[in-house]
Amino acid sequence: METIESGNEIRAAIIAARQSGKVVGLVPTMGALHQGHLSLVDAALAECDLVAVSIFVNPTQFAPSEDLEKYPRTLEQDLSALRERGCHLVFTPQQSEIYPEGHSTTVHMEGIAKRLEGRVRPEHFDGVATVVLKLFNLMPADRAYFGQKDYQQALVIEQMIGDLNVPMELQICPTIREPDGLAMSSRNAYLSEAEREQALAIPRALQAAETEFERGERSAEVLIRNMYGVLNSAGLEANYVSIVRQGTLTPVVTLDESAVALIAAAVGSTRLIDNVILGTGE
Ligand SMILES: Nc1ncnc2c1ncn2[C@@H]1O[C@H](COP(=O)(O)OP(=O)(O)OP(=O)(O)O)[C@@H](O)[C@H]1O
Ligand SMILES: CC(C)(CO)[C@@H](O)C(=O)[O-]
Ligand code: BAL
Repeated sequence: METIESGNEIRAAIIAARQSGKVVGLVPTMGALHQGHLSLVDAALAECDLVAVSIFVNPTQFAPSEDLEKYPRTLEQDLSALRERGCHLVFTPQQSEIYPEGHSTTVHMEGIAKRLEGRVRPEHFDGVATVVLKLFNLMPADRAYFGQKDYQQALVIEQMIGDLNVPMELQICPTIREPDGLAMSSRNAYLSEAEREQALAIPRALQAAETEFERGERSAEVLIRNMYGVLNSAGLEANYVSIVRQGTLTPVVTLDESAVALIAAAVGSTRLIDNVILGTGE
């Protein structure tokens, strides 16, 4: 496995691999890798000849009040996990490589980027789209792998790819969970033991919605009320509990076709997100 800090070098390595006939897969991450990230690497390894992972904690997607400074950074462990998995290339740029002195061009998105997470984190998806486009330009792979855990992020990237004619195929992989159901997330590392227990109300609420849906409940209002109930009884404050159409993220009243239920909630000072598809389409 080769670790590269230079944008020009990583681009040259990926172009050379593609010119030699290899299919290249890309997994963008912010590091602090867990089994969720590694499942994306596995998916890429299963479908591609060469797999490249980027590790970059992107400052432009964090609001000044958010956790950029304390975001977990575990580079040595990340590299050994990737090496063990069979990853080929790792891009670990310095900030100046991605945002050189004087940079002034960014991607701005409306539409789905302004819903749900976009209401709570108004600048977030512009930062994500900007860095992801940069990573796609520096790492011109055939396919990029993202997780369903960040459902809206995957849709935002899909929209950006279409709008800006980016030659990249998107693969969205299932959410990997801890044995007790909590979605794996780098931010789980912030949770105290008690908060870790409290956080379980998030997957429990989603699971309850899934069960009620499978038993025939089709009212979004009822499902949402019950999800709030599960969260509130665990003492969690939700940023939002929503049931929306897949793809467009527009609110659903009656679940006549497949939809997605999403939760964002604060567990102490840690903000977690999770979702589940209701119906077909997962
Ligand atoms: N539990 C998971 N299952 C599948 N994919 C995941 C999971 N967690 C993260 N990913 C995916 O890994 C990629 C990198 O995500 P990121 O580095 O932000 O990790 P994260 O654990 O989501 O961190 P954070 O705590 O910041 O949300 C994204 O495409 C994300 O959707
Ligand atoms: C896609 C991403 C790597 C962009 O910084 C980040 O938002 C993430 O890890 O999900
Ligand atoms: N996984 C999304 C990255 C973020 O919350 O900033």
